[in-house]
Amino acid sequence: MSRKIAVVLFNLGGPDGQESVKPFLRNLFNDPAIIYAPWPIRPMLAWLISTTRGPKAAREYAKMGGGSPIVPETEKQAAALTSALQAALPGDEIRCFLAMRYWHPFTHEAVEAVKAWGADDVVLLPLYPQFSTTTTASSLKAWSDAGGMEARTICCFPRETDFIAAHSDLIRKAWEEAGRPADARVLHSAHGLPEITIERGDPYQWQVEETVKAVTALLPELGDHITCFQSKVGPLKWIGPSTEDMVEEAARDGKHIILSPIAFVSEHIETLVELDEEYAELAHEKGAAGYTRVPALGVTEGFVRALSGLVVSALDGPAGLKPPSGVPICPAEFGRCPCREAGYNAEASKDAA
Ligand SMILES: C=CC1=C(C)c2cc3[nH]c(cc4nc(cc5[nH]c(cc1n2)c(C)c5CCC(=O)O)C(CCC(=O)O)=C4C)c(C)c3C=C
Ligand SMILES: [Fe+2]
Ligand SMILES: [Fe+2]
Repeated sequence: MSRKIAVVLFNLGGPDGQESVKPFLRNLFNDPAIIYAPWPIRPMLAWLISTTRGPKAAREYAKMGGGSPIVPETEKQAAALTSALQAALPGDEIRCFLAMRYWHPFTHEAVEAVKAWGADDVVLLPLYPQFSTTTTASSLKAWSDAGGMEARTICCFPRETDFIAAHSDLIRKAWEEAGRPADARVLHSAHGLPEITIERGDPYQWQVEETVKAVTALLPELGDHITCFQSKVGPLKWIGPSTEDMVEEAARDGKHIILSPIAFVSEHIETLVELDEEYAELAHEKGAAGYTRVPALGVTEGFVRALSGLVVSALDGPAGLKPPSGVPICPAEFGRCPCREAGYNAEASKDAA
């Protein structure tokens, strides 16, 4: 019998115009997964940070036409995934819904849309390959808080085969198109996090390193790889090394920089402004032999295959898991989570920090 299957794509979201930059930032900094301060301090901080950061952020969004491309880019991924799933599950009716965390279409809007459609089965698919309390867990909690129905939930996929191959193919292609420079250094740049988030047991950094290990294993022709972290915000100490420092170091070492975004699956402000403008300029200024930016995964065939495979295997797995709220690490009930397979231990990560 034909099923109506809803696939919910979670992402961070972004302002859709200049006037929404400040309220978007305010929503972001008012998330207890991002700022660990109690009420009413957190909303006050959120107001303060969004007010002070707003003008600079607005100027950066202005460079991209006023707002963020994250929704249109995610819509393209939703369309490609729908086609792939229709081919994989003929006879079933598939619809993808966008659920953004800090701006429209908000997660609560997605809950209403999925309910109105009358789905028989729901798969929650965070577009974050590496689990973090600040991203995946925050989105799943928003789903629960909005009265989201029980669903099959994909926790994380830092080592998924097609995802890893898609990344390494893009890096190889970028290197080839740059003329196969012999002095290349690949900087795998992920969004950073405050150190305190990792100390509290967040597996994100560990999972980013797992992704990089798997990607580099497929690139024997490129021997020089570094994992680094970008987009630091605020006064806290963030995990490192920073992408900025690694760009400078690679330039000093006379390298041709191949910069690959490793935790962003589509183009948006952090890739189009930070990587394409700020770090490209820095590399040039510091005399790097070259600077080549690897595109984000977007709708590359391998990545869409990875997403479709994840959804199909979630549909084969146990139904009706209630998304957890406020989980410190990948939740145990998601039995296939690599954290569990590898025996990742939040306590051990605290010791190592
Ligand atoms: C892996 C993905 C991401 C993690 C982890 C993450 C953590 C995190 N982010 C901030 C603060 C900001 N992030 C901003 C933009 C932004 N962040 C991600 C992804 C992750 N964030 C994406 C995809 C985007 C782009 C959205 C877009 O509009 O295109 C911003 C806004 C831009 C800016 O002002 O710099 C902020 C602020 C924190 C504090 C944090 C972890 C604690
Ligand atoms: Fe961010
Ligand atoms: Fe997980």
